[in-house]
Amino acid sequence: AGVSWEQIKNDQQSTDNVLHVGMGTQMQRFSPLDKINTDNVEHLYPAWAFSFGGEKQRGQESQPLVHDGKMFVTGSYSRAWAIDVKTGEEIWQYEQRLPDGIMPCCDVVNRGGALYGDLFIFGTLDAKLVALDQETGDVVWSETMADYKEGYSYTAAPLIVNDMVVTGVSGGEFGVLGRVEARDAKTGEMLWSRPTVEGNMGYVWKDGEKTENGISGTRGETWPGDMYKRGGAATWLGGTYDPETDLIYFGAGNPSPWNSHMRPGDNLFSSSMLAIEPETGKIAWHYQKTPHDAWDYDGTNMCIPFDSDGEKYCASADRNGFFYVLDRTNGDLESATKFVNEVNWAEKVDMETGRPVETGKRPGDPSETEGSKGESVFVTPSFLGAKNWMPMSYNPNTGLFYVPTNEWGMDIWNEPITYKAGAAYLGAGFNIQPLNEDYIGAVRAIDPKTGEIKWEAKNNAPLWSGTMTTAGGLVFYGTPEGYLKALDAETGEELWKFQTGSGVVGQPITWEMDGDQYVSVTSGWGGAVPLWGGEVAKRVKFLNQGGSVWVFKIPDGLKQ
Ligand SMILES: O=C(O)c1cc(C(=O)O)c2c(n1)C(=O)C(=O)c1cc(C(=O)O)[nH]c1-2
Repeated sequence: AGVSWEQIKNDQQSTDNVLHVGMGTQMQRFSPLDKINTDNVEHLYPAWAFSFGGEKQRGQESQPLVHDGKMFVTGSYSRAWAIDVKTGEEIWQYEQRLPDGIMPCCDVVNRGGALYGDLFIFGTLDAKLVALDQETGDVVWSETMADYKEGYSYTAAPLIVNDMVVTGVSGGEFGVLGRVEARDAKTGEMLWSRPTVEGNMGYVWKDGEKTENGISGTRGETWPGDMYKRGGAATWLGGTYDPETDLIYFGAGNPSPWNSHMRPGDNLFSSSMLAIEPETGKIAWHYQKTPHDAWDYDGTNMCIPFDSDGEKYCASADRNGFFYVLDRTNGDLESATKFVNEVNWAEKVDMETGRPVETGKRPGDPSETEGSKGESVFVTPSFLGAKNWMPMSYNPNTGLFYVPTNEWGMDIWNEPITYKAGAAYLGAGFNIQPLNEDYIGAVRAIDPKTGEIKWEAKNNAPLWSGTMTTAGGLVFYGTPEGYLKALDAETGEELWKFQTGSGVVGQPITWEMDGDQYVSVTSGWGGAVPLWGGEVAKRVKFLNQGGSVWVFKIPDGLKQ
């Protein structure tokens, strides 16, 4: 049976499947299931585990999907599997034949696919979008999103909106042109393309005919010269869709190059949240979190829709250390509060202007110094962020967001750089430093009405897994040390943990089958930390690589 848009729209409410990344296009990662709860979660045991094989054991960041007796999960190196969800038996495997020369910045990861109709659609490290037959794994269509030789790749799970498949691009470290694009999910045919760097032309396609669809913002406003043409603002994390406002919310990443002295101006729409109209691909509003970003604070963290006191908001926990609450109908800033202890680049966000009040922690201009290295500064958070890609969750029962956070800083300096297609375009060097002996990570429960942190659960290694929360009063998340854990959503008390054998940097899900509630997560340490983590990477060098997906339930004999 094909997956319809109506079913996908209802994903958060429906408990017998997981049809969309984020457990619904709003991506609250909340399940109304309460069969597993604070009273019985201690009895959770593996139902089965599936290995991705002994080779290619790298970061497994995928969120599995469950539909019609099958689990669909992607793995590192652009691989995908369909697994019998009852038995754990493989149904099919797909592996993208990756060319030499792919350039993902931050490990060979993939964060999951999308179900639509009879298709399972996922993006690849060579910047293709591949649609597989759910039954057989055969390729139904395959479209090139962009040229991998110029540094483009894709790692995010696609977003389904009204029978369209909506994607971004990765490649912000290579001077790419960030954009959000919509295709016909059935055929892969292009519908519109919206650049996320101010000054670039958008396009729409009708009957295969490509026509101009207006410039994003105003050309020449916030970028010098023609730097807007390779301004980055990669949309590498994907976005959310809210049926209530009928808007797509997409973060746009760091401006290229990192060296901010080369690009005077605010550099819209880098490090910003954008609301995009799904029918037209036009930008409805934008809010820039880090104007003229000098620290790779990026801005791709999703805006998660939630309602409070009858108002429609969305919340974004940014790499820059601020937890933003925006009016999701118009982008007005409601609040911005620090959610990690150390944020030294800005004192606060000015509520009148919506802009950060900076403290003078911009790395020096290398063109003003002898040699080629500008003055280095110590900045918190580090560019890997107070929160990186790993998704937070929102529990409407507690009214709290559960945010995977990290405390760290960096030395950062600028260097001269010239653009060369397909080469790194940073103009910066860095070294990430831990700030505390005993922990880097912490799950924090944040009240979006006040910004207050209700509780925290610290973790030695940096957290790199998403959280999921349930009506059973639980918060699930993984640790690089290998555990999947369950906390009490009210208090943060640890109620359960299971060692999966490799770091958990995935996105937990839950569903119901034959009267039982199940929980699943992938296991396999990797992602940006071991590659770019500097002193922190050294601290966690002992962690195992891996590649598996785990499914848990409470065995019959232990049910209460
Ligand atoms: O600018 C980009 O295009 C881009 C892409 C990606 C990616 O696709 O994974 C990451 C980042 N930036 C990035 O800045 C970052 O910290 C990061 C961490 C990870 C990861 O999977 O662990 N990916 C990425």
